[in-house]
Amino acid sequence: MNTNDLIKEAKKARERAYVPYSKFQVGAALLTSDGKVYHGCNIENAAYSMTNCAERTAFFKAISEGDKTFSSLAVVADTEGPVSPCGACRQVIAEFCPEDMTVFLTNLKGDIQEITVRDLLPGAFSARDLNE
Ligand SMILES: O=c1ccn([C@H]2C[C@H](O)[C@@H](CO)O2)c(=O)[nH]1
Ligand SMILES: [Zn+2]
Repeated sequence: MNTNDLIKEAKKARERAYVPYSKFQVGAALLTSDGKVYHGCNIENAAYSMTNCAERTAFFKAISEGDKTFSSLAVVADTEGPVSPCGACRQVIAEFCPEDMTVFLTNLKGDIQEITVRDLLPGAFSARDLNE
C-alpha cells in the first residue's frame, strides 16, 4: 500500500472518532509488514482522562490481534500544520516500531510531514533501560 492510500485509510478512521467533548477528530492507519491495515480513532470518555488517542487505538487493536511487525503509520487531524502525536502515543510507537520506520503526520489540507520513529521521541525510554 502506498503513502497516499494509507493517508486515505487514516482519514476514513478519523470519521469514526468518538469525540463529544473535544470535537477534535483524529485518525490513524497502521500498516503491518504483511500489508494489513489497522485503523484507529480517538475515543473519549465523560471521565476525560480515560480517552484513548487514535494512534494507540490502532496499535492496541493490532497487538491484541497478534500483529506486531509494522512498516508505516499515518496520522491525520484537522490541524493548521501536520498533526503532532502526544507523548503517550510517541512512547507506544517507540515500543512497537523499528527506529527507522517512517511516520506520516498529515492534516486535511494535505500537508505531510515524514518523520522517523527515532526522531518522534529522541531518547525514548525502552526495554534496554530496564535492569534485568
Ligand atoms: O495525536 C493525537 C493528539 C490528540 N488526540 C486526541 C485525544 C483527544 O481525544 C483529542 C484532544 O486532545 O485528540 C489523538 O487522538 N491523537
Ligand atoms: Zn496520543
